[in-house]
Amino acid sequence: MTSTWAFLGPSGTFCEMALQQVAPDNARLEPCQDVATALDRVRERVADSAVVPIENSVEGGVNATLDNLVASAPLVIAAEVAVPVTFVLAGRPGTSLDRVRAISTHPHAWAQCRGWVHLNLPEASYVAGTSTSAPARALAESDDPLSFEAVLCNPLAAQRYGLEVLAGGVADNPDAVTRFVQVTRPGRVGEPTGADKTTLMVQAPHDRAGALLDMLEQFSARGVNLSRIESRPVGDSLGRYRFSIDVEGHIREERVQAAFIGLHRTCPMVRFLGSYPRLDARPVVVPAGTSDKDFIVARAWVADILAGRTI
Ligand SMILES: O=C(O)C(=O)C[C@]1(C(=O)O)C=C[C@@H](O)C=C1
Repeated sequence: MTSTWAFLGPSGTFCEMALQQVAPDNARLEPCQDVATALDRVRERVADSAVVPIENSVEGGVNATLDNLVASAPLVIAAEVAVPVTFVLAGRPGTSLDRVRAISTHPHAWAQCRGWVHLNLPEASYVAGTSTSAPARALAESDDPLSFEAVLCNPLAAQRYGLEVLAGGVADNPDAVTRFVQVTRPGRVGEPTGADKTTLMVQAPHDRAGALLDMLEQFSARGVNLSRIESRPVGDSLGRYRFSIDVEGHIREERVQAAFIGLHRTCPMVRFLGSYPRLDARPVVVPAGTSDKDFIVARAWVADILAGRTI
C-alpha cells in the first residue's frame, strides 16, 4: 500500500533529501509550505508520516518543530536522519554576482551563510523564504518581478530549477549537518534495538529552588544519559520554560520507564515524543545496576518481602 509523506517543500529542499533516506520508493509526497502544516497533515490523517528538521549543527534546535510537536494532538518520532548541508548562491542564467542586491532563502540557511555574504556581498539585503527551494522555484518560474536576484539553496535545487550557480561552497561552516525526524501518529511502541534514543518535553515546577536539578536527577539516578537538552519558553508569561530532551535508551527499557515515572510524579507536564533507533547505531552504555535484569531482580526481591519469603 502506498503511504503519504508530508515534508517542507517545494521539491528541492534539504528536507526532501532527508525524506528520500527514510520513505519507501513508492511513497506519495505531499510538499507543505511550513513545518506546522506538514505535522498537521499527519494529525489530520492526510499523511502517514512527516519529515521535518529538528536540529542543525550550527544553528541549534529548530524551534518550529520542537514547539509544534507538543502544540496539539500527540505525535511521535519514528526515525532520525542527518543531511550534510551545502549551499550555493544561485540566480537566473546570465545573472552576474555584482548585480545581486537581495538574496532570499530560509532563515536557517541565511544564518549559516551570513559570514560569506557579509564578506562577498556586503551590500546585499535578505528576503526571508519559507524554505531554501521556495525562492529558487520562484526565481525559475515566476513572471512577476521579484524582490531578490539570487537564492541560497542546495546544489540539487539549483539544478532542478535550471538556475545558474553564481558561487559555490558559500556555507560559513562546510561541515554543517541538519538532523531531520520522521514523525507519525502514536501507536503501540516498537521493540528496543539496544541503540535507541527517546525524545520528550518536560516542564519542571518553576516556583521552587532546585526544581531543574530534581528533574535532571530523575535521569541520573537511573543511569539515563541525556544527549540533548534545550529550554523553550512555555509561552504564557516571561520566565516559564519547558525542556526538550533526548535521552539514550528506549521507553521499553526499565531505567527509562523509571525516569518517566519519576518525572510524571514530580513535574506538571511530561510528553513522550517517541523512542527510535539512533542514527549512529552506537549501542547505549547501560551503567552497572540499571539494566532491565537489575530492575527485575530488585522487584522480585521486594515481592519476596511482601510475601514473607525474605526479610
Ligand atoms: O529549507 C530547506 O531546504 C529545509 O529543509 C529547512 C532547513 C532548516 O529548517 O534548517 C534545513 C536544512 C538547512 O539547515 C536549512 C533549512
